[in-house]
Amino acid sequence: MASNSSSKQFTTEEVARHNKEGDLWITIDSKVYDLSKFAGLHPGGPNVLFANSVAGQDATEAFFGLHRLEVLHRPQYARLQIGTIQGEEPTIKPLGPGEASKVPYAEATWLADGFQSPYYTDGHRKFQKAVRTFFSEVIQPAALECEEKGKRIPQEVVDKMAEVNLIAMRLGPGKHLKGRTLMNGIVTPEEFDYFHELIINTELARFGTRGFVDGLLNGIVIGVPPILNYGSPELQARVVPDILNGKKFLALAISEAFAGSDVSGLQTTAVRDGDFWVVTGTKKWITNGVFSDYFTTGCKTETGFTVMLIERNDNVDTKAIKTSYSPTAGTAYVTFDNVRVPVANTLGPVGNGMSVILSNFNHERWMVTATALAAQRVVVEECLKWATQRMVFGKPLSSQAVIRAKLGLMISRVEAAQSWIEHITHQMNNMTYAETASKLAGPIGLLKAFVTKCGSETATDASQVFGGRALTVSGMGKVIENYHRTVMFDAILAGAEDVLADLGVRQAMKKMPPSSRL
Ligand code: HEM
Repeated sequence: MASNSSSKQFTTEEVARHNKEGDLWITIDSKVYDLSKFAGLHPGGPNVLFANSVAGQDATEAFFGLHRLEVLHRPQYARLQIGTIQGEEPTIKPLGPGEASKVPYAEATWLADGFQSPYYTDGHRKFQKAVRTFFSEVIQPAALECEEKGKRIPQEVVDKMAEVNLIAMRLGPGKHLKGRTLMNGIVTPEEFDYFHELIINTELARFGTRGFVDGLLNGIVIGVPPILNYGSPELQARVVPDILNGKKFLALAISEAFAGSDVSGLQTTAVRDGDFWVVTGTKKWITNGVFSDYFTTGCKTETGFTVMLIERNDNVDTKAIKTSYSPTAGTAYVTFDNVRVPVANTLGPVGNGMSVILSNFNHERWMVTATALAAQRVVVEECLKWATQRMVFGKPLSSQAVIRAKLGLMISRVEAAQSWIEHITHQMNNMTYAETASKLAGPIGLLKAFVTKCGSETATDASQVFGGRALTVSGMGKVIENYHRTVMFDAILAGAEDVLADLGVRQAMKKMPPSSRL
């Protein structure tokens, strides 16, 4: 990053002499930058750099009131550094790969110094470090680029994910992990539990790139379980390995313009013709659909709702839908035009597809809740940093009680949700599938509704804290802008907030003991 010349030492008096157009130095965090040529190219204009308080001076405070630290680490700007101030050491550093943030509440408390947790073992801690390192080295650069440019996840990133079996791990614990080496052997398939998966879901949502969270093969996470649970052994052997090894992509295709969560209103129809189904209809809001090879599809059949695996062919057409998050998610409108699907691709009982779809809802909702919460925690960290470094009327923003009040609420919301999701994750680890289905559908629905409601409140509060900066796609408030723009995806996908809160209450009502009276 710093060139040889950056090891030169200067006195503050020496720096102060370079204070005019054509000969302009400044100091940021004890690092001396030569901006003589750059001033004319500075995106904020040259004049601001010639101000008396900036030219030849320590401009640390002014700089961090206007730019993110990452600006100084971009290669084209890092090379402007020519040395350091004699006898001083830089104090501001980005996190190293795998490192946990020391900003209070920036990490779940199990990662904070001195805090205990009943849930996580040393194995989970090692796993978390390895996953964070992998994500910061391999995924983060792709996440930032894809989010901005709207490109799908690059194949080389998918290949690296497949190498450590990250795609398979995202489906949770289970027999699909058998024989696989997970994260270079840090955890065995038998040890892998829902806390490991929670760690992955947390790490993948930390870049302020909501579209990419779904672009990171969420279609597979929600669409492959029906094949694993209901597909014939032959079908599984034919399609699952390629998917988990990153060679093929899959989307879950249930919702339609005619009917979202109201499955009975679906109009995509499959009609039997010998050993084939002939499928005609359309699907809308299909995450990853643009680049998927397979579609786990809900169809109306003579005796009810049936789920089947449809392979892309000339009669399957996908068109990108413009949404308010990045096209990197590959959200599609899918058209099936007399597509011939082998009857052997049927998933579960004909006419009872509802049970096939329902079987994966808890896991999907828990996953979305985990990523939604992780993104919300990043917002808390951004706000704490900004409130500390932003100076207003000569004092940090955090000296305003109204700002502290917002921070208090934001922190409370993520901490409450964290405890709740860890508690539910612990139940998932210890309950049978049947117990999970009967006991956790309600709590997971309520938890998701709670987290997304909190998310909307935090998005509003964070925007107030950042002001106009929360409205621009790049620069200081870019994470807040992305979060505020996309927070409703968490509130709608995998079950709308109000519907899930209601589900939680209805489940509770079903379990009211007849013996109870006030
Ligand atoms: C090494 C020194 C500097 C570099 C490399 C640099 C680079 C940049 C870049 C890349 C931007 C575009 C916005 C962003 O990406 O955040 C920007 C904007 C800006 N810069 Fe600098 N800058 C430097 C120093 C300064 C200093 C010392 C000031 C002091 C006043 C300043 C004032 C501004 C202003 C006012 C903007 C516009 C901010 C906005 O639109 O919100 N810059 N700078």
